[in-house]
Amino acid sequence: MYRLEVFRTPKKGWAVRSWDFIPAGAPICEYTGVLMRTEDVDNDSESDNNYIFDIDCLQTIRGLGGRERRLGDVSIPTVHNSDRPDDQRSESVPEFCIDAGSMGNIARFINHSCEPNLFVQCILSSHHDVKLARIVLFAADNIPPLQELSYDYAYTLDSVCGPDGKVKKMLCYCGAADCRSRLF
Ligand SMILES: C[S@@+](CC[C@H](N)C(=O)[O-])C[C@H]1O[C@@H](n2cnc3c(N)ncnc32)[C@H](O)[C@@H]1O
Repeated sequence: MYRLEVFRTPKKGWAVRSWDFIPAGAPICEYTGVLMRTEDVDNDSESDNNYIFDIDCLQTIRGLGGRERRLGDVSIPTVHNSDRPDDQRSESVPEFCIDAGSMGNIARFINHSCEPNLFVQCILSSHHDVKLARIVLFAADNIPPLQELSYDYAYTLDSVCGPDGKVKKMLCYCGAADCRSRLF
């Protein structure tokens, strides 16, 4: 495994980098935390939790985690919404999420980038329920030592609301040339 370090950034809080070279395709770490129903997190008006990972395998398969751009000419099978059962349509809110707010591992400190060097994969190891998949981050590139690790959080802009029901916005400081300016 790679020697990962948490370090402080000027504008994004904590971040993660590796002391070792990481080859493209290598598994980095699993995103661990408390498995929660998304509705329970959304209804918790007190929380301003920055460590929620929605388990959305369909989004991952479609490559919104940053992988599609990198695979470029490799074809990814398209799954049409109308072919899916209701509970698997992409517009539906993921039923479960991983809450790393109170408990988790180093993955909770990995920041978003619009030009990430990691991608997300849903892993089914002991069952076949995509709603409860495990989330693992892999290297999308050869990553030199001490380069910040990042993945695409893949928020839809204006999709996040505060306890008052108003749309919340968060500026993105990833520094990529094609930065989308906001996380959400
Ligand atoms: C999962 S945490 C990542 C670790 C976090 N930086 C920390 O200090 O604990 C997600 C939060 O980190 C910050 N963050 C992550 N990526 C960012 C980015 N590209 N630009 C600005 N803030 C970012 C935001 O506050 C976001 O809600």
